Amino acid sequence: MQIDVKILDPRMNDNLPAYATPGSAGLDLRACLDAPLTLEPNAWQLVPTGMAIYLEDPGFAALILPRSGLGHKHGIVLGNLVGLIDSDYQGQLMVSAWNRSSTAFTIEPMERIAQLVVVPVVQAQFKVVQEFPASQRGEGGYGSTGKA
Ligand SMILES: O=c1ccn([C@H]2C[C@H](O)[C@@H](COP(=O)(O)OP(=O)(O)OP(=O)(O)O)O2)c(=O)[nH]1
Ligand SMILES: [Mg+2]
Repeated sequence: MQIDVKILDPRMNDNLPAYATPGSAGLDLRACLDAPLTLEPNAWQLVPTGMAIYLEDPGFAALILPRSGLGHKHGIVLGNLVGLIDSDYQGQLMVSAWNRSSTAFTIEPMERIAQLVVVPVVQAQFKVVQEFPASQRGEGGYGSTGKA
């Protein structure tokens, strides 16, 4: 599938996100910073990516997710946990970088800090009813099926 992209930072001309392997789901987003950004423990900052996308089709959205290496080894995850990019959003993709660790971490300019995944979306309509048809689970949840 093709997506319209606007390059907002000239450094992105040679650095457009690409799938790292044929089976990759995520496109790495870069920190378009002018200078290194140090995130103290529990600090978070909105980081520009230097690019905007326009999905256009409401049957798609994009998710911004942490990179596992940064998240697991350095505690750099997302201030909003997951970023949801609407199909009609045309502004710059922004990454809320949150240092959830107890050690300061410095993000270098153009470092790959998060990843974008394009996903299909179904827009549902609500239909108000008084009763649902019976299901096997019913209202059970929160461990109702047991542990083993
Ligand atoms: O990590 C993110 C999350 C969102 N966005 C952009 C794209 C998205 O379409 C828009 C709005 O996001 P969302 O709906 O999650 O935020 P909101 O707080 O509900 O704002 P709004 O009232 O603008 O919808 O902000 C980003 O660039 N990065
Ligand atoms: Mg919203």
